[in-house]
Order: sequence, then C-alpha cells, then structure tokens
Amino acid sequence: MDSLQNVTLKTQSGQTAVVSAYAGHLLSWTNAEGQDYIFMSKNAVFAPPKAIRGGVPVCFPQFSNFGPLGQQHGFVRNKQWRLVESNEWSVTLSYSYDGTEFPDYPYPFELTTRVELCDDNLEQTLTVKNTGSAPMPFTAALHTYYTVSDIANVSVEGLKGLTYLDSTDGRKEKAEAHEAVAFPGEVDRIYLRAPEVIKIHDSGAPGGGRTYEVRKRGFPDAVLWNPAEAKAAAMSDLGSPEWKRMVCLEPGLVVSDPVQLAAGESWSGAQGLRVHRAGVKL
Ligand SMILES: O=P(O)(O)OC[C@H]1O[C@@H](O)[C@H](O)[C@@H](O)[C@@H]1O
Repeated sequence: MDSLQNVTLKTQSGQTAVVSAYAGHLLSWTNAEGQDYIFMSKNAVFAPPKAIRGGVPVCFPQFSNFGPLGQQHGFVRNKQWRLVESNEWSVTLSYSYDGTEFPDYPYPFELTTRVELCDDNLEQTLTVKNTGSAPMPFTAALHTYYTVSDIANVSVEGLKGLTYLDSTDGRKEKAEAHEAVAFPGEVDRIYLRAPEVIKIHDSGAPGGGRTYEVRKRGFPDAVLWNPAEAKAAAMSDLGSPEWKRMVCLEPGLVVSDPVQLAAGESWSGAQGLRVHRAGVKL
C-alpha cells in the first residue's frame, strides 16, 4: 500500500488495477497498452469525504434515495476502509459500521470488497454481514464507470423486453423496446430483473471497437446512467467533454428482491468484467 493508500494489482500479461482504501474504491483497470477501461473524470476530487467521480464507487447501505438515509448512495463511499489482505493480483478491504453515526440507519454491519485480477478478467465481490441483533434492510450498487470513446458510439445489449424505472421521468415504469440501447440524451434508468450478462459496445474504441462484458451475480437489477450535457455541466467534478467519455452500468440490489438481512447473516453480490476487442468473437 502506498502513501495514498492505494493498492496496485498486476498480472503477468501486463494488466493493472488500482484500488483505494478510501471508500474501497476501484480507481482504474488498464490493459497492457495502458488504456484504462474504467473511467476516471479529469475533474475528480480526491479529498475525503468527497466521493470520487469515476472508478467504482460502492453504493451502500443505500442506492440513490432507496432507503432511509438523506445521503444519496449511502455513506461508505465517503469513508476510509481497512486493508484486510493483498497480494499481486487481489485485494480485500473492509468497512465496519457500529450503527451509531447515522440515526436513520441504526444497523451495524461489516462490509467487504474483494477485487481480483486474473489475466483478462476483473472480479469484484461485495459482501455484507449483519453484525447487529435486528434484521437489516439495505440497497446497494457497484457504480461502475466505463471509459468510452464517445457516448454517441455506445450501445448496450441485453436489456430488451425488461421493465425499467425512468429516473428522468418521475421513476415511471417503462418497457425497453430496443435490442441496442443508445444515448440520445440523459439516460438514468433502473432495469428490473436484468439478466446475468449485459454488454456495452463502443464502436469508436481504439483498435476498431470494444465490448465490455458484464457478468453480475446476486444483484437483480442494473442501473444505466449517462447525465448528458446539461446535467454534467452542473457537476463540477464532471463537466464537458468528460460526460461523453463515460457510461455507468451498475449491478444493483435496488427494487427487485428486497433484502432484510437477519442478525449474523451475510449477503454477497459480484461482478465479473471482461473486455473484447473488435474482430474477436464473443
Ligand atoms: O452524483 P452522484 O451522487 O455520484 O450520483 C450520480 C448518479 O448515479 C446514478 O447511479 C443515479 O442513477 C443517478 O441518478 C445519479 O445522478
């Protein structure tokens, strides 16, 4: 761990990942050519307790305003976590909450994130244990920011036929009609009961195109987000043209299958990320 409390993972093939003990946050994942698959805003602020704009913020114990807290996306993305163990290719960090700091959330828990890099595959697991004596409600998401060439070149596959809540339209329920979901403007949606595999295609990525394959487990929902010009302009840590270079696809436990975690019990969710280049058969 360096002085910034970042842990760097490296594979034999030259991929790297950097995970911060601040917020248990995955900051980057680069290929052997140094291209970062994970977006980090050039205007991101690294000043705790500010949340970091980019990477993979952990939203817990609340996603957005789905829960009792006033704080959007919960509080663990604003906290220092503890290093549990690390080696060249994996790191485990944890955050313990004793149930006292936030009166609206009196549920003690131990939260752990493990990031593992093996060749062309990044695995991230989130595990929570209820360390209190009452059933513990929570919502959660792995708020993953992907690097894209330009949002105009991006389409998302795997969502057709699903119901989503449109957060740009009062969270009305809508049906996804498109095989390839594009981004003609602001997109902020919670897809309910999304499939295990979702793909993000970027036709303008270096080398003739790129596909991010996301395999999620334990998280029933998936959030899709790009703020577009006007909303991004109001975010000092994003702005223009940074918003064009990112898309968020976030495995989430938000609406479907609500959890009341019994005392002493644990819950786990995970995502496995793989990148395919143009011309390589999926
Ligand atoms: O600015 P924040 O708190 O990091 O949130 C960013 C976005 O996160 C997404 O997950 C939400 O669906 C959006 O509504 C929200 O704007």
